[in-house]
Amino acid sequence: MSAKRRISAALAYPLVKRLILENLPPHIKLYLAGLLCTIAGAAATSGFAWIMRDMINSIYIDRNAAAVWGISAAIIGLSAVKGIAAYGQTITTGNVRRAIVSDLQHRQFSRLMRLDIGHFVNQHPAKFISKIMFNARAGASVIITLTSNTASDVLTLVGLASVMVVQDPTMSLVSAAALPVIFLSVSTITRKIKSLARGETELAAQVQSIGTEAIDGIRTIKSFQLEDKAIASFAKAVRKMERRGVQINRTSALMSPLMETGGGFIIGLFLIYASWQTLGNGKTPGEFMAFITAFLLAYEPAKRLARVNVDIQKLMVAVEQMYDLIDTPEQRQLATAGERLTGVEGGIRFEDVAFSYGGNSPALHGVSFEVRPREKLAIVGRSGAGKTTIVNLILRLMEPDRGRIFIDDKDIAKISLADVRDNIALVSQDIFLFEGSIRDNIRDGRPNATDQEIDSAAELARVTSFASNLESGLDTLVGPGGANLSGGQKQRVAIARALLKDAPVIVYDEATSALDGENERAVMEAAFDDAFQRTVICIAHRLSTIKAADRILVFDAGILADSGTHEELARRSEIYRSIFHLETSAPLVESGKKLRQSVLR
Ligand SMILES: Nc1ncnc2c1ncn2[C@@H]1O[C@H](COP(=O)(O)OP(=O)(O)OP(=O)(O)O)[C@@H](O)[C@H]1O
Repeated sequence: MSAKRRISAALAYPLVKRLILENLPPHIKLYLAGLLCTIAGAAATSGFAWIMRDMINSIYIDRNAAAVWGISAAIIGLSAVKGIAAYGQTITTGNVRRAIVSDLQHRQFSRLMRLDIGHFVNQHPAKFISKIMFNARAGASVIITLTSNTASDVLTLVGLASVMVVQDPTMSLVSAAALPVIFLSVSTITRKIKSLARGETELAAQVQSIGTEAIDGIRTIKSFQLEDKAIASFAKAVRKMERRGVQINRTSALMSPLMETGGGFIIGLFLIYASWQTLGNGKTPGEFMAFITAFLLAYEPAKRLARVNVDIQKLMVAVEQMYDLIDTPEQRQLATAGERLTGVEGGIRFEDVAFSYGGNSPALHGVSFEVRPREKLAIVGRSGAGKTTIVNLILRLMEPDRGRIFIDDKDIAKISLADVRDNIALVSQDIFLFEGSIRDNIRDGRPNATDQEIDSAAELARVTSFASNLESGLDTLVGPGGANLSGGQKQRVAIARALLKDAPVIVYDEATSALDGENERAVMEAAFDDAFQRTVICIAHRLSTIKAADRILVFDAGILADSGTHEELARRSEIYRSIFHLETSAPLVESGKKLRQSVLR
């Protein structure tokens, strides 16, 4: 999170105000019910202190046994009110808190989903989720602490202070004089805690991401016997967080000696004063007891109020991070803003496109090429050559640093994001399936597709060939993230989803890497068939797929090194030959289309 967005204590107030005003009103009825309980509870607590005077005076001075019945009844009544009020407050506050937490989690996740893909680069997914969960809870705690717990403490304190003032104004003034000293010391502690708390959420997110990473990679870890390394790096992160927690705890614990000594000092002072007043100035023991009861009852809420700022400051660090996310603008252009794209033929053109992920070397250096409508194009290159970056740019997942990209003759930077993505179907390297049935996942390609259309996409992508052996066919559940399917089966479902989308351009980014030869041939045959009236851009490593393309682009270290048919490239491109380990003298006779038929059949 950027340093300039870190807010000072002075700026925390508008953020607190925003937090409360944005999140409390939707739950105002429940909140007000809770507030009523709070008022009742505070009144009952003050009533206790008040009743002390009559109780002591009736028993010890007036020796009036009959009055005790009334006082006992009042105590039972006040206790019942206090208990019922506490019950009501716990229920209402708990419900408001939970509702706010889920609102804030929802808001953060919605914004995250709409952010430019650049925000996800070099970040572990678990970090985002951990922060979203933690920050939402922190936001709700700030709201509840300030509007409910603190309100309850303030009301109780006001009630008890009134009892104290009525009983003994002079001593009330003496007690009040100690307050500034306590608050001053508390604010020093608060500042220290805030600076410590800054790193705490970051450390918690780190623990989460190291843990998730290890679980994700459990097969690799086991096969390389790296369990000890994984455990050590998790333990290191956990220890770091523990140390930070200990520091925070030690600092905030300083509050207790401060408050206890301050409180003890006032009680001691009061005892001296009270004995002098009772013995010399005719004050009744009842008045003395009422004051001391009010003081002792006020002590806990006062202690909580003194440290409320400490707690709030700790939580505000997370709230700042939450608003950093919520306030991050959505992808540079709103999904629906921009020119509309209609009747797309499916031509793609790159003009001098450069892009860098921010590292030392750009991923693409001024690349230009054109794909004709309905052309079947393959892109090849060594690992890291920039092939996936091309796909990301076509889909406008990222914006080029320089140059322009056109669909037909329209600059995609000016077209609405929704229209760009409506016209391109992607089968990505990393297959993503939602938990649900195979059919549901295919339907995501085009939600209004008929069952018949889904069946034919499944047939073309060779999903039917494995699904028909499953008990529930296409209605078989794929499990979380598609965990019930094999890598190749997942790829086939993803291909069916892309085919169903029926977009004029379809992009396969290593989409058949997990398929066996027979299934790959069948899937690519369908894609490269001239009858398949789509522009096809295919990043592949298998020569059989590549040979069948109309044209092949060869990328090397972010540069378009060559382009042509398989025969042309095999004859003249050193890079192409080296990628596929081709001999210069290899017989290169067939044309692309003939090859397509012979290779694929
Ligand atoms: N998220 C990222 N953050 C930083 N650099 C990246 C990121 N993704 C890719 N790169 C860099 O950009 C360059 C091009 O990457 P790209 O993924 O486009 O290559 P590729 O040709 O698709 O590779 P592969 O065949 O291995 O998938 C590489 O040097 C890579 O290190």
